[in-house]
Amino acid sequence: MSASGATRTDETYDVIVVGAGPTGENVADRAHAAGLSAVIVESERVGGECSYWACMPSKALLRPVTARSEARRVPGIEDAVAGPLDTAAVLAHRDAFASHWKDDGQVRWLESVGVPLVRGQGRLAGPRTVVVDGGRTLHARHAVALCTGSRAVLPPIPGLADAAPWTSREATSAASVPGRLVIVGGGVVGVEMATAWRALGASVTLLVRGEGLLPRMEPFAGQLVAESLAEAGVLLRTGTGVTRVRREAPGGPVTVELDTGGEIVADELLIATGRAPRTDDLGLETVGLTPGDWLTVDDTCRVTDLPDNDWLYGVGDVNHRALLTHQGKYQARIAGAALVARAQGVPLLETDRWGAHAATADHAAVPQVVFSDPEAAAVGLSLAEAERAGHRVRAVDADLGAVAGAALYADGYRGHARMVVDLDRETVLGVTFVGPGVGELLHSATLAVAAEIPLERLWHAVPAYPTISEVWLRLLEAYRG
Ligand SMILES: Cc1cc2nc3c(=O)[nH]c(=O)nc-3n(C[C@H](O)[C@H](O)[C@H](O)COP(=O)(O)OP(=O)(O)OC[C@H]3O[C@@H](n4cnc5c(N)ncnc54)[C@H](O)[C@@H]3O)c2cc1C
Ligand SMILES: NC(=O)c1ccc[n+]([C@@H]2O[C@H](COP(=O)([O-])OP(=O)(O)OC[C@H]3O[C@@H](n4cnc5c(N)ncnc54)[C@H](O)[C@@H]3O)[C@@H](O)[C@H]2O)c1
Repeated sequence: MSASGATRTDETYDVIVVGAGPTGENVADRAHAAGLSAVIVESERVGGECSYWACMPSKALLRPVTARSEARRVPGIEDAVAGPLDTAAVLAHRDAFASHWKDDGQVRWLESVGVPLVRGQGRLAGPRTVVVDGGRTLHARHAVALCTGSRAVLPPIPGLADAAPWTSREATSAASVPGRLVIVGGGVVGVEMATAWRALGASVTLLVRGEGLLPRMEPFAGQLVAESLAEAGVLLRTGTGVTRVRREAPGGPVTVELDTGGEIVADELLIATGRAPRTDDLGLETVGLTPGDWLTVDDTCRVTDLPDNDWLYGVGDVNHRALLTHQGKYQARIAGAALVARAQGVPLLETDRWGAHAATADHAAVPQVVFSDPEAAAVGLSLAEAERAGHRVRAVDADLGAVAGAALYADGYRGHARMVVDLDRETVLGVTFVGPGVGELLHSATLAVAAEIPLERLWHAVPAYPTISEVWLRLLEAYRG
């Protein structure tokens, strides 16, 4: 027994994974599938943020919203969907997609792939060693993969921490619709949650300190989404920050003071201003790293700030390369292959651009869909990003509403597309679509960008008529003139 009374056991595995979100699950699976022994440590629920407070519940809230909105613009069925959403049914659907916040299903999956689970907070205790809740000690022969993800940031606004604000966790799991909701932040979480809760009946005010929404995308994406949110009744206030917050009594109204003067009173306040790494209580100091920092990694996801590091990896949100589930899982496949190859003594890894052991897509081809109404979907570089990176580029644009497939999809379809072309290589560096249903169009663009398909070959990739994909033809025609 240890001094604290916990039973001490020492166990050795080839690979220790800390954090059983989508990323950690995939690293462990890759290592185990390659014949290494792997163990995974999880302090909350197997499945991570994505399954319980992020992708799954948010998309389950949003799907009825976009489905109704689109159906309302299809002649012949608009009357059938004229009524309000069935709030109880939407929330129940959300609860089911969050597995009722129970991780039994994901635990069964771990069991089925043969990876043991250790529940508790994992902390490094020197090189290749992880201690779980101060008791069980795990040693790694080859690698420790930190896959601990991120949490919502609360900005240092006076009174905020005491005012019980919502973060993305409460916004995706709330059991009832707030009467009045103020949202701070015009990024992805702010936009998606404004879309969902407004459609469910909340009175929503969206406060954005910059000039527009979705600032990481092409400007037209945020503009179209902003117009649509305004039409849905969301009060959007740009150029507006928050100076102070107060909630006099628990459960009572919250008052939000604005830097433009005046204040807003609401029932709930959602802070959607970005993420911080979950590295503050991870024992990073025991190996010479700084608690609370994002982990800096190379393209194999091996931590770079550690001298002579041949064992520590940072995969998924925690490395801040691309805070998306699919990118975390992609990194897990790449890092998994790299750590297996190193464990097997493979002398040279394929770390060149697009090599089997290099997460190249993190730099060149990250796809993202914002599930707003309309959807915004982008991959690769925006025009501004491509120019900043020094590429010689040309952007071509197309009106999605003018495509026959889009006109059939919904009456009065509004949407836009942009393709950013590398003029030196005549390949596509980035594509952005905004419009109903464009999320399912995005992978065509991801293929074009990641495969660096020459435009002269894309000309032979014929989109079926009459689909929204014909926008590719319009973009190529606009480029060729
Ligand atoms: C509201 C919202 C909606 C989103 N929607 C989408 C979307 O539609 N599509 C998309 O691609 N991405 C989406 N994201 C982003 C996505 O949720 C993250 O990119 C993804 O969850 C990252 O996966 P991860 O495994 O790296 O980390 P996480 O999912 O955060 O998992 C990390 C796990 O590690 C555990 N952990 C942390 N510290 C320790 C420790 N010391 N010991 C043991 N365990 C520990 C945590 O409990 C957690 O289970 C969304 C995010 C938010 C906030
Ligand atoms: N559909 C999806 O793919 C999806 C959905 C939700 C979240 N996510 C991921 O989750 C991550 C977090 O999303 P997010 O919306 O919290 O972050 P974000 O970085 O997308 O947006 C945060 C916004 O808040 C603003 N902001 C920052 N500090 C502020 C302050 N003090 N006051 C006012 N505004 C402030 C920023 O300028 C930015 O526009 C994103 O990186 C995103 O990739 C993805």
